[in-house]
Amino acid sequence: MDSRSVAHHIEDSDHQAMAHRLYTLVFPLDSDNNRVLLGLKKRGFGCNKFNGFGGKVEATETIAEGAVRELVEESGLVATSMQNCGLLLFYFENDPVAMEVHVYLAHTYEGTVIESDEMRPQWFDIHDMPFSQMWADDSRWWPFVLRGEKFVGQFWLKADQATITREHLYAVESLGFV
Ligand SMILES: Nc1ncnc2c1[nH]c(=O)n2[C@H]1C[C@H](O)[C@@H](COP(=O)(O)OP(=O)(O)OP(=O)(O)O)O1
Repeated sequence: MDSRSVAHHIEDSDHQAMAHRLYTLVFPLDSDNNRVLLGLKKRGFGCNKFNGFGGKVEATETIAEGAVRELVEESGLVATSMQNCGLLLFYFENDPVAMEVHVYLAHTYEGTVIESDEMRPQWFDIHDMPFSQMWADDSRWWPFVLRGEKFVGQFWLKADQATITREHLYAVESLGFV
């Protein structure tokens, strides 16, 4: 088990026994204009979907460091303040590895938005998200972000990696789990 994983705090013993691969997902906010920066994924997993910016956490970094690094790599922005707002756990049919995604809001950042090899950035109104072009779970938990609530979501998916067969989504006071 990756010592940086926090999933065991909320999972039952069967799910705790699974390997967990850690990911980050960062949403830069422009609060003055009620906008959020999304990126259209240009390759690989989630190709042609809009999402926040993120990816796998490397072995040598903390989760927050991974979040900052992926945001720079994929959008050009350097986060100067970030808030951990959610934890997402994905369990895929016939896959022994769970995805553990740490979701952040970037409230302030420096730099210029650039298109990367992986992502084409675009600003969206926070109340008018392109959910038909996003992962199916996003429309479920985005309302927690709008309400300023921290959340935990567990999603069970078919092997197509898109069809949700079961979900458990709820607000939490803290994501510190200590
Ligand atoms: N279902 C769902 N909802 C919301 N967000 C996500 C998903 N599935 C996901 O994979 N994601 C997020 C989590 C990560 O931010 C990315 C996936 O990261 P990925 O592009 O595979 O990781 P990288 O490390 O950038 O990949 P490569 O550099 O190896 O291409 O999507």
